Amino acid sequence: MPAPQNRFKSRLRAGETQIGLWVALGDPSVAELCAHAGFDWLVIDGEHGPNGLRDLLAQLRAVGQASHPVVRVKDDDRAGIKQALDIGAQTLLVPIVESGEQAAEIVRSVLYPPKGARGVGAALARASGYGSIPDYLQTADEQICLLLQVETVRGMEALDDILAVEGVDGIFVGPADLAADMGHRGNPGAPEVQATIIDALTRIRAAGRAAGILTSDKALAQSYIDMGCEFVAVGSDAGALMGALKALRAQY
Ligand SMILES: O=C(O)C(=O)C[C@H](O)[C@@H](O)CO
Repeated sequence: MPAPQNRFKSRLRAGETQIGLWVALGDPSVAELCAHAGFDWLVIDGEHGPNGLRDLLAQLRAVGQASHPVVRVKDDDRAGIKQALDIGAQTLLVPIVESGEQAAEIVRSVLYPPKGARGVGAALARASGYGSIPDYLQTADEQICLLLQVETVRGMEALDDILAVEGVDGIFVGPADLAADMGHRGNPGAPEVQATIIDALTRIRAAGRAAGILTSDKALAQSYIDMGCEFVAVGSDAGALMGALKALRAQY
């Protein structure tokens, strides 16, 4: 029996647009609720969210098969990536990637030898059904979906080098961090930032990689979808909850 099929990855490869939600609150019940709301994918945010490894694990369990969990790891640390994979994350989002060399090392972190450097502990891990998936080690690599986040001026300058790295499935452009790094903190809609984002998304798709982004601006989200971006997050758990609660309160 092989590793579970990563349908999110096959849909990215087929060029389908998948609509996602950022899950930042770090709570399994919230993640479960978001999964049942019908989003194709959810980011379980280990970079900014209050999530340790066990929190990520609880949320992976809570999401189950109801949506596709994308685990955003804290950084590109090889040990952290290994643990995220071993608890069963098949799609990883790695923040702040700024060079081709860094991208190549991250690819090595998600693949078993001889192609990579992922440590072999999976026989005891959730990823292999605690050893009940006999062909896990032979088949895991091809079901891993690796998404890298480019979100700085330096990262943008290295975009072509990053895109040239084999094993990178998609690039997520981080609008908030990019805007800050370009001198437009809190204003990802600034024309200069948007021009850089559109140029990057276009180049990512032209290179045959999936392009992704996050925005809660409906018109902007639709424009990214219309240009064919493959994974578009359209809001967050915190934003949706706060918006709904404020609207409710305002009725009285
Ligand atoms: O730069 C970005 O935008 C991101 O990296 C996503 C944010 O971290 C997300 O938490 C929403 O602000």
